[in-house]
Amino acid sequence: MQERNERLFYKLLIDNVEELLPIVYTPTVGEACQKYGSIFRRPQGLYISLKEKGRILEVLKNWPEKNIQVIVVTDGERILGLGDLGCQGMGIPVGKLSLYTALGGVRPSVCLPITIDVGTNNKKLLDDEFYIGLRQNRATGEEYAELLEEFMSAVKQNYGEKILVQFEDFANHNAFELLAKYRTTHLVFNDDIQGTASVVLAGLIAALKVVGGTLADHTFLFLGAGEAGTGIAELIALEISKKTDAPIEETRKKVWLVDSKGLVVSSRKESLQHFKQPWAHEHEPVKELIDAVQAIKPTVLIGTSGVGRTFTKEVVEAMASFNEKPIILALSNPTSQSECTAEEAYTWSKGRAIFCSGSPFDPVEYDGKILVPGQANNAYIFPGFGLGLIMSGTVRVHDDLLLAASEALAAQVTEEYYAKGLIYPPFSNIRKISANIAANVAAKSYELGLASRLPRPKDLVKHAESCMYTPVYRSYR
Ligand SMILES: NC(=O)C1=CN([C@@H]2O[C@H](COP(=O)(O)OP(=O)(O)OC[C@H]3O[C@@H](n4cnc5c(N)ncnc54)[C@H](OP(=O)(O)O)[C@@H]3O)[C@@H](O)[C@H]2O)C=CC1
Ligand SMILES: CC(=O)C(=O)O
Ligand SMILES: [Mg+2]
Repeated sequence: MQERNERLFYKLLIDNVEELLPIVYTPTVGEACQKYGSIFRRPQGLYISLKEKGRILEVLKNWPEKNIQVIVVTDGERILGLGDLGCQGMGIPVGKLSLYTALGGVRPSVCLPITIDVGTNNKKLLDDEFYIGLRQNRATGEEYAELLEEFMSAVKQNYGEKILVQFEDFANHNAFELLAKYRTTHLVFNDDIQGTASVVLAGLIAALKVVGGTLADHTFLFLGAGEAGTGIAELIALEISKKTDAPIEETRKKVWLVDSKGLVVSSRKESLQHFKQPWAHEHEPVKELIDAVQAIKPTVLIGTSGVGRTFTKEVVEAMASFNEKPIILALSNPTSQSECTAEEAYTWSKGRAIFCSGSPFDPVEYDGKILVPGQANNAYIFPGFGLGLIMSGTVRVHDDLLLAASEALAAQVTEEYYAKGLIYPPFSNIRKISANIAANVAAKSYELGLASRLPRPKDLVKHAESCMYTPVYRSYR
């Protein structure tokens, strides 16, 4: 339907967002990417291959729409928690941009999904006769960096300074570097590092109303110390630092991370990737998650490992043994990679957990009560965040804009939802939520002098709403 009748597709999606989100987005989009080659009919999005090095500007000019405002780009190396899917990762930029339109009201014609094809290290795909991408191992090092550099300059040359580029599902060995390299010269943000951080911080701010205390009173433990884990950790530390005036080096000590080798501790510092080093606190080595939970006694447990069923009964029971209301976020996608299910979290915590997951779970009946899990997914943030940047003509993404987005999302959680133990508002209200996020982001951008669209509209929520695309048929009479 998206290909045949775009307006009808968006009308249907907007009117039935809770029902259709799991199809357009996680978990179904993950399965679609895995099978992309064999279900491929007509191309969607723009592929830029290593073979087109030196001609990327020309390739961009092939796209029929000239007025592009937002690009979601991947190289397919870390698609959700499903690993390297090469060119078949195209489902992700396509799906994310469908949400830009349906959830954030960004006009579909100004959205451009791009997959950069530098090969794949997925042997199964390389051997698959229906694989649609380059049949070679991934380009790395200088060859990769040069291609990305050419891409980033071509994008700016073709679409101008204010084109928003959202990096999506790059592997962490490229993601952090790309963000650091281009955040000062381009309007870029990494959804997995920054969008995820913003959505989780919003949930935690809202959760304080249920569990009490301030963020600084809590202790956070992550399973997974990659893009999502360290991205969220850093934004939590930044928010605590801003609220308490304590230096960020101090507030980071409230946050602990476990990776595939165990707790990130100072004795491992020399061998740690740079993004883990700020989290290498003084502690004896701990190998297993359950031992880390027992040693750190977190109030909040966050799964960003990409590995399913890692929050075991023992882990959840331990969380419930020293927390009246343990906060448990199993963020890994798709559903198969979720660190635990909603049913497990509720049953093992005797119905006391505040539980959210990256991919949706149905409500669970426990002890005669219906418990409704939340969906902690960056889809709450990036559509409204992007709209805020675009409508204000923002030229660079500043961390304060992410905090502004978190505050706006948290403010949308009302008493009615707290009473049900929810820390996110329902997706059925997402266009209103996105307008509020866009307005708060734009307000902060004007305040910081990053917004170029002047004069500043007085009522930014109204302005955001007026900028939003609504799918209606034209009247020809
Ligand atoms: N809900 C949401 O909105 C979002 C969810 N995600 C999900 O988060 C997951 C991770 O993404 P991302 O952070 O980008 O991935 P990364 O590859 O950057 O990080 C994964 C981390 O998990 C660790 N890890 C892997 N296996 C284990 C294990 N068995 N035990 C402990 N730690 C382990 C890795 O350890 P090591 O470093 O030692 O290899 C690494 O630190 C994905 O499933 C993704 O779908 C991501 C973004 C948004
Ligand atoms: C949601 C998302 O961005 C991810 O799982 O990668
Ligand atoms: Mg992602």
